[in-house]
Amino acid sequence: MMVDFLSHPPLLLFHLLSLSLIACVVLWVLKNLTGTWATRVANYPPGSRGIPWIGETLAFVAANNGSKGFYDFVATRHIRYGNCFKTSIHGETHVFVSSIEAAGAILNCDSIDFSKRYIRSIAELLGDHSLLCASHEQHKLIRRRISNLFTVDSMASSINMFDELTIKTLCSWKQKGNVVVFNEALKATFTAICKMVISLEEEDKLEMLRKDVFEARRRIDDSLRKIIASRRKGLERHEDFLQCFLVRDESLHDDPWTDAQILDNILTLIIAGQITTASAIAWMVKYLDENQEVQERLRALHLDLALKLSHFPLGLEALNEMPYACKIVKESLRMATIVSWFPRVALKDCQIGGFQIKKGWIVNVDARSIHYDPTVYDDPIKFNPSRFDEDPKLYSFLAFGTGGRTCLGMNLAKAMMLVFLHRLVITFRWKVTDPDSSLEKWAMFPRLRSGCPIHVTGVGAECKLP
Ligand code: HEM
Repeated sequence: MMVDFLSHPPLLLFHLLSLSLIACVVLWVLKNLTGTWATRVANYPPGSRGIPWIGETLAFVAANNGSKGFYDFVATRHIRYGNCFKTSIHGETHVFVSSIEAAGAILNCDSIDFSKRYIRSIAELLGDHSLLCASHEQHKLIRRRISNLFTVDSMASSINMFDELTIKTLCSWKQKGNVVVFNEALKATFTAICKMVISLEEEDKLEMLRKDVFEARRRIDDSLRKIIASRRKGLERHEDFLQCFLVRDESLHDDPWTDAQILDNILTLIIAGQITTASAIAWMVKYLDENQEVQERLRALHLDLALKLSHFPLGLEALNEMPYACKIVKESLRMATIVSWFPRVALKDCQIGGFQIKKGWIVNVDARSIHYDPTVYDDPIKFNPSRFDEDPKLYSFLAFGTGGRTCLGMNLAKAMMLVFLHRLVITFRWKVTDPDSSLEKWAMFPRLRSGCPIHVTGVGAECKLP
């Protein structure tokens, strides 16, 4: 018997819905089958595309919410699929690669096959003129302009200034006894970078800026614009980055920067430098607590060095006397891998590590996997600064990236870590009071949720305030 659907609208609707559902399922199965077939034929990287439209976004979000941090999402897939795999997050195809050859190839050919990928929220925070978000040509100009400012002289005065700041910080620890390293280091790195870039010294203004950095771009714009205006009128003059941004850089033959360009790049330097360095310091303190023999060896070396160093505050030449501390800094950066992966967009179809990559895919160089690869680093989970007695293999140490996007603050960050380490070991012994290694949820960089709380006891050397 034929059913007259037209005379039964609910029945018609039911059948139409059922048919659409079946069609969706068939299409999905076909798409996956052809996808798998295409993957085999074209040799795309292995990996799951997850469920239709959503991909593996939910698993990525869950990892961000978990105690092991967002990297856990990558780590589990790295174990499952190997050195190159693909996934789909927020509607985009992401490929993760973790061989040193692929890292070198991708990071050294910025603009030819790959270009830097930035996250929209970062662009909103830093602004379109930021070095991190500018187009390739613009990036080259901005980068040269900023890198010209990291001179030997500016580094030397920044080290002096950071030493004074560190001593002040550590002196305050004497009264407190218990401190959270990340919070203390964040204040110190933020203050140092603000002094270097805009000569901001007043505690209340620094505190206000620090609170606004991630939350109130409008308020930050207002305060920075006031500072820029006062400099343009000649009401103030300082030896800092801002003063250099205000004049034309003769060596580059480019136009003087607008207020917007100056503002976005000042903010970029402040944001790129403070949390990264503060997290690295907190991890280093934790690793040294877990490795007492390394800590004691370092302390012995540095108590001797402190007797020899007649000049105060510490300068560039003093840092050259700290080879073992340098290795501790490197080993801490390897193990912490503050920037876990570096995203790039494929500008055309290409091959990476024998796999086919399609134009538009986001290829992430997985620095953390490289840092923990047992074929690259012997016993990688062991904190062993002496592994850096020899230079690491090319592209195997990626704490600051490599190629045209290498960290501009690399030497400054290493210097701040060294100064902090020197003053810390000659002033205190410490005990981490909360050994929990859980990571902060949704943090931009992997950092300890506890912030690394410690209890300090003096080792006898006196804190000298300038
Ligand atoms: C331990 C601390 C730090 C770590 C681990 C670190 C790591 C990195 C890494 C891995 C990159 C390259 C990302 C990529 O290729 O996609 C980078 C870029 C950058 N870093 Fe750092 N950084 C640190 C401290 C600093 C400091 C102190 C400053 C400045 C005050 C700074 C300024 C920058 C800038 C401006 C860039 C962008 C360079 C460009 O795109 O041309 N960083 N950083």
